[in-house]
Amino acid sequence: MTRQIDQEEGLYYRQTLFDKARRVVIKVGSAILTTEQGMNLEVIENLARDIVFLHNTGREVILVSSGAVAAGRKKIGYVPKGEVGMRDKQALAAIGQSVLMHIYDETFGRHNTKIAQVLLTHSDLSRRDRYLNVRNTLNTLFEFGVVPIINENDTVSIEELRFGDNDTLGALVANLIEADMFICLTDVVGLYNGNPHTDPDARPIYTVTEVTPEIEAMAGNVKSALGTGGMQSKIRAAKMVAEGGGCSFIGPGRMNNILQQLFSGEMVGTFFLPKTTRMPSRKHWISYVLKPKGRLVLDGGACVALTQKGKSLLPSGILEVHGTFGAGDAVECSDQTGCVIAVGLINYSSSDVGKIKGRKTGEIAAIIGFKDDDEVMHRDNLVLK
Ligand SMILES: Nc1ncnc2c1ncn2[C@@H]1O[C@H](COP(=O)(O)OP(=O)(O)O)[C@@H](O)[C@H]1O
Ligand SMILES: N[C@@H](CCC(=O)OP(=O)(O)O)C(=O)O
Repeated sequence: MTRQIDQEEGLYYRQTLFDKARRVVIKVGSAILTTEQGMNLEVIENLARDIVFLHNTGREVILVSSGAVAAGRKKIGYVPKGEVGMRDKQALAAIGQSVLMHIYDETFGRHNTKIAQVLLTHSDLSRRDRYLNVRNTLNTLFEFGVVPIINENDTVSIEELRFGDNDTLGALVANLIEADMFICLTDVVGLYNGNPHTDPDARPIYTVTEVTPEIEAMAGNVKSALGTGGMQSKIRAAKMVAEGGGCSFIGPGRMNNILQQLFSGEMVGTFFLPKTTRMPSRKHWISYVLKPKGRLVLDGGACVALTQKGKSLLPSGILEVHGTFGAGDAVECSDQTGCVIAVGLINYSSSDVGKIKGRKTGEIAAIIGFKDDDEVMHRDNLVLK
C-alpha cells in the first residue's frame, strides 16, 4: 500500500531534500530545446544561467541533453516523409551534436563556466570496467570544476543495444555517480493523472511516494512531436533513481529560473521520494543497466527459495532454458506463468544450463565435465523484481 502524504508534508520533504542535494543530474528533452525556426536559444540561456547558479553554490552538476537529432534536422532542413528511421537519426545526430555543443559552449562561456562533452553508448555502461571508468572520468571533470554534458552516442549505437531514450540514460548516470537528485525538464508542468494535452480533467501530481503500477499507468503511450520516451520513460527513470536511493523531479523546462525555484522549495512539478532502503550499486547495475540475454523458467520450490528465503539458484529448480547466453551474462528467472521474478548474472552458458537443469549440484561436473560454481546464479548477483 502506497503511503499517502498531504501537500504540507510533501513540501517539507521537497525543501529538505533539495536543500541537502549536493550531486544533481539534470536531463533536458528535445521538446523544449527547439522551436519551429531552430534551437531555442532562450530556453538554453535560461537553463545555462540556472545551472551556473547551482554550480556556484558548490553543487556538482551534470547535464544530460537531448536535441542532437532535432538540431541536425533544423540544420539541414530535413523534412521526413513519415517516422524518422534509425539510419537517418544516426546521421542527423552526427550533424546536430556539434551544433548543440557549440551553443552550450558559447552560452555557458558567457557565464564563465566550462563544459565537457561526454557521449555514451550502452556498452560503456554494461561492461563493468568501462562503467567504473566513466565514473572516474566524471569525478575528474567535477574536480576540474567543469559541467559535463552527456548524450547518447546515437551515431554509433546499435538499435538493439541502445539506452533508447535520455530519461533512462539520465537515471543510469544519476545512479552511476550516486546523485542525490535527478531533474527531468520537459514540455509539461509535471506528471498528471492523465495526458494534459488530451485530457481536460487531468490533474497534476505533486508528490509521488512510490512508483506503483497505478502511477505507471498515468502515462499513456504518448510523447511530444520531437520527444522519444514520453512520460512513460520519465516515470521508469524516476523509479530507477528511487531504487538507488535518490530523489527525482519532473517539471517544466520552459519556466524561468526553474532550478532556482526548486532549490528554494517552490511547489512546482512532480517530486518523487527515494526508497528508504537503497539497492546496492552493483545490484542496481545488474537490474537496470544489463539487458537480459535469456530466461530460465523455475519450479515452485525454486521461486520460493529465491523470493522468500534469499537463496541462490541451484540447477535442480530449473525447468526450461530460453535464449543463448554465456557465463557472466544477465539472465531473467520466471515462474511457470512467465512472470519475471528475478534477474541475475549466470555462472554457466545456456547450453550447459540446458544439460544440468533439473539435476543435483553434485552431478554438475559429471554432466558437463567441469564445475566452477555450485550455484547457477549466486544470490549476491541476483536481484528480485
Ligand atoms: N500523465 C502524463 N502527464 C504529463 N505528460 C504526459 C502524460 N502522459 C503522456 N504525457 C506526454 O509526455 C510528453 C513529454 O515527454 P517527451 O515528449 O518524451 O518529452 P521530452 O522531449 O522532454 O523527453 C508530454 O508532452 C505529454 O504529451
Ligand atoms: N539522443 C537523442 C535524444 C533521445 C531522447 O531521449 O530524446 P528526448 O525524449 O527528447 O529526451 C538526441 O540527442 O536527439
